[in-house]
Amino acid sequence: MPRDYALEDTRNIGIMAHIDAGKTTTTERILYYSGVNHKIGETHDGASTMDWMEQEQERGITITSAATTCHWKKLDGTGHECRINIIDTPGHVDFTVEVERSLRVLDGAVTVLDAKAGVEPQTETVWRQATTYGVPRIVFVNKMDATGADFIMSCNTIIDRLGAKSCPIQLPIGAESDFEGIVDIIKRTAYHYSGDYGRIVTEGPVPDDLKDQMEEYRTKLLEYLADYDEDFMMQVLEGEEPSVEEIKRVLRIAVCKGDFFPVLCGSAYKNKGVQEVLDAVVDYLPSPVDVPSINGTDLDGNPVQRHPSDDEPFAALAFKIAADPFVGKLSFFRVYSGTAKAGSYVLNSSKDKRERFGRIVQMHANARHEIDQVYAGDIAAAVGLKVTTTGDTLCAEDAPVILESMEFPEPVIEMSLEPKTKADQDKMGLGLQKLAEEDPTFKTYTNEETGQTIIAGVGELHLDIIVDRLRREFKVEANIGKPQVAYRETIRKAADCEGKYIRQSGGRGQYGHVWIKFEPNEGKGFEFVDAIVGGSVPREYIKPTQEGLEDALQNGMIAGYPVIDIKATLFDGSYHDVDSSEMAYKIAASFALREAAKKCDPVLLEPIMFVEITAPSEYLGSVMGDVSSRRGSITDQEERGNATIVRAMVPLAEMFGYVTDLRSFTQGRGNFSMKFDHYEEVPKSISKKIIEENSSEN
Ligand SMILES: Nc1nc2c(ncn2[C@@H]2O[C@H](COP(=O)(O)OP(=O)(O)OP(=O)(O)O)[C@@H](O)[C@H]2O)c(=O)[nH]1
Repeated sequence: MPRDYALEDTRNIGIMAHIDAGKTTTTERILYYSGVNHKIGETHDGASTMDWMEQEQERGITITSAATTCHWKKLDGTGHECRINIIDTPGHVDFTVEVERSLRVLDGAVTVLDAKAGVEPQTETVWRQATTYGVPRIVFVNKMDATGADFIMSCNTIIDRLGAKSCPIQLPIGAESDFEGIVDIIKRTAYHYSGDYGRIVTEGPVPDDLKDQMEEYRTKLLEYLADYDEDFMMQVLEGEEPSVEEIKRVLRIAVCKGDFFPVLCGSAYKNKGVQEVLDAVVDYLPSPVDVPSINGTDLDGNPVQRHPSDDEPFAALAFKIAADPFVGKLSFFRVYSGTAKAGSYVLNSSKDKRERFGRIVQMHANARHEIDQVYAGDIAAAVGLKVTTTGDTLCAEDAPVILESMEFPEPVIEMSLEPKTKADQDKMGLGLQKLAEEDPTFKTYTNEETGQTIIAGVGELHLDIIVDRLRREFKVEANIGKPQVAYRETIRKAADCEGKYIRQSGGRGQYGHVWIKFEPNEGKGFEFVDAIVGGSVPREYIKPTQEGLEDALQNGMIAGYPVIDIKATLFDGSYHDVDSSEMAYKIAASFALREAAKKCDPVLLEPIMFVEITAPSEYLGSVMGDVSSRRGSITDQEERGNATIVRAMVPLAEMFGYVTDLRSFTQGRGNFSMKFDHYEEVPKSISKKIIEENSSEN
């Protein structure tokens, strides 16, 4: 079956913004104008289409990246349509992993700015992530109708705060309540909007008072573009007027290189300018064939590349697992090469398991369209995958490849959860398991000593939302503990430790006996080495010894936190013909670890966060003083207009409630983002206190 849309006519884009800049409203207008939606849902009356999860509507923030498909005509005279897949990305710092995982599968993005504020701190974080992933962008300055809207100020913040090469390609006609239309700098024309939700766009003459400004920015634009094409440069230098098509051609080159960022303006809410954003997506953002081919490895680890073509073997990346209230589990994936049919088998090469594409669906906000086949460049969701989790590669069984996977931040904050009733307990286990499947940064386990269920995530809001979803989607009522730092433990010294579990008092006894050498294994996690010679520990008890040790490591050596970065070499032991059992060796291994707690100088590790604080320069002194009082160390600082950015490493334990404190000493003008960087030893005086508290609790 031939494909409906040429690969060149496909766009996989994200819409990225600071919270509240208007990403949801813009996305909904896009869906409306492109004919998918027939009724516009406002985010503030809770009827939004993209934010279909209940608590998202209540909170007014978008936390999942649903992929939505729509279509838009091309303006190149061919009469062709483009298929646009939109990945909704969240704006909150706690969910940067969601942003990152969508960036991984996008070819281009629209950055939405609030015309009142221009580039905001969170825009910077997301912008830098997009730069890291090499995602080309166009910028939409939204809210031109709002009081305080200033287009040129906003454009300047792109240059000043992001250091990006950028130039407006539109100008607003009027601003704030007088905002009435848009000037197209390239075409030297003006757009006005009428009909339902501004559906009808009419072109007209550029108002006289904007002509000079239009020419000024047009000249600037041409100067910028001259760098990207020699012929074009000659034309500009010789004072020749390039045609509109020429300008658009070179602008496309500049944008696709990820080097130049044209700026558009409008008001999603007042229905102005969104159609032109769609035109620009089609005109300037790359199709899957305009971006570099994806790298991966074959099963022997040799580098392999997959090119965007239907003729290559199938290769796709699962980037999001979502629980769908109607069809069950949906696994969103991006196809990099080849095709696959619904009902066919593929290989999950990351897990070395076969999977069946039961049904394949494309999402139009919360509606699903079943499709028979996916092609290179497509974004779709599969129903019925069993083992696939976020970041896994799905590929043709006869051409295995593992695509570059994504990195996920450590879950560094923990909270205990206690189900209110027995019925809640059963539902809770199931709910937590489902949520963990969806979200690679969410972990859950049972604290063996207290029997409590612990949930761990990347931030306070992250866990908040998990608890909320448990309540709403899985109807689980639970008491929650205070958020706590997810400490870890490790050892500083090597030692040989003996573990002996022998019970022989009539009848069949227990006999397990091991000698294990424990050593620090910095940055390398847990490693188990079997160095038994001569059968002093029989073969069948080696695995149980390892398992016993792994279990014991989860429960810590000094304060009940998981032990990391430790190497254990099983080198000796003994056995008894009748009394030895798997269980006895498991226990013996845990006893050996107990001895290590005495001999190997165990220490407590704490997560250190990379924190980036932006505040007006007059508060620099207070910001730095405050960072030091939180045991933080400043790594660097940078002036950005009249604001200063301070970067620092700060223990997570000192960052609880930081939002409130920062706001209060900067009169609400400071902002920050943070992410896990590494573990470091907790200073002795503090670790003593934590160990005492934990042992008094148990
Ligand atoms: N005046 C004005 N308000 C707008 C415009 N676009 C969006 N808003 C309002 O700004 C608020 C935030 O808009 P959203 O579309 O929810 O913003 P968002 O970026 O999706 O926000 P999050 O989902 O929280 O990240 C809502 O109250 C919108 O009605 C606009 O063009 N003009």
